[in-house]
Amino acid sequence: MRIALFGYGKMGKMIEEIAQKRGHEIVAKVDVGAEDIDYASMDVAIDFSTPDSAFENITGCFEHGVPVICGTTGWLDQYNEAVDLCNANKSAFIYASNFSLGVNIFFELNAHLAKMMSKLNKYKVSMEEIHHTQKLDAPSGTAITLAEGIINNTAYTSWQLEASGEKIIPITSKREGMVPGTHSICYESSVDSIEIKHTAHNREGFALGAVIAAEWIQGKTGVFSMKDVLNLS
Ligand SMILES: NC(=O)C1=CN([C@@H]2O[C@H](COP(=O)(O)OP(=O)(O)OC[C@H]3O[C@@H](n4cnc5c(N)ncnc54)[C@H](OP(=O)(O)O)[C@@H]3O)[C@@H](O)[C@H]2O)C=CC1
Ligand SMILES: O=C(O)C1=N[C@H](C(=O)O)C[C@H](O)C1
Repeated sequence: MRIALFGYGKMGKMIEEIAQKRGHEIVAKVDVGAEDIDYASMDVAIDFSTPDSAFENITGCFEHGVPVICGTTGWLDQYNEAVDLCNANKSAFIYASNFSLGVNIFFELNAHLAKMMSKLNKYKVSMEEIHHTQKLDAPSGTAITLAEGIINNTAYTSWQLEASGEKIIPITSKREGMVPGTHSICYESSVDSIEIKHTAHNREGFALGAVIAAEWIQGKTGVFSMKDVLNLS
């Protein structure tokens, strides 16, 4: 498979390593200020760039019929527009706030736990995410997906950074050293607490998931998710 990397930072470099080990070719590394992008050379584009550049990168690919795997977070106010452009151009698209298998299992666990908790009505939920100090967005995309999983299964209606309120999920974002990504969800009652936590030890899991998604999307048209790729539920 001929892969173009949009964003050649920490994730772009890790994806290159894993893709090459799986026998793929990196045909382009598109970083800031790139000109004359050769879309015809690509079977798929993998975008791990920045919140400000992802939308333009993605939609440029759609206009040239190149399928896109996007892991960039912090641009989702334009997600619906990207979906429309993908469909209009009969291209293919997967966005995931987190491509690791472990986190996608954690998403399922989170939704199941939320469902059980909503029946008890005795616990208050809160969330914490910890990432490296270079991260541009807060809360993390993964924390937002986790919050949506809780909102879809309970009486909670929204999330907010450092908030309090009856139906608001409070999220605490910490930025420390080189932390690749840690997410925990805590349910607290007057008598006990229950916590679930995912800790990434490095970036390999994110990168492998993105390459597997790129392999999976070949020959497909439409908008998909990691649930489709991993066949988890
Ligand atoms: N979904 C997932 O599983 C994961 C998602 N992420 C997300 O992926 C994104 C990238 O993360 P990471 O690799 O750690 O970040 P980095 O900052 O290490 O890399 C981002 C790269 O994008 C480049 N860039 C800037 N502007 C453009 C542009 N217009 N077009 C293409 N590239 C550009 C940057 O260049 P320069 O430095 O010169 O500005 C940099 O090289 C983040 O949004 C992060 O949250 C991260 C890990 C996992
Ligand atoms: O910026 C990162 O590093 C990460 N970003 C993603 C997010 O915002 O959830 C995924 C992972 O946690 C690492």
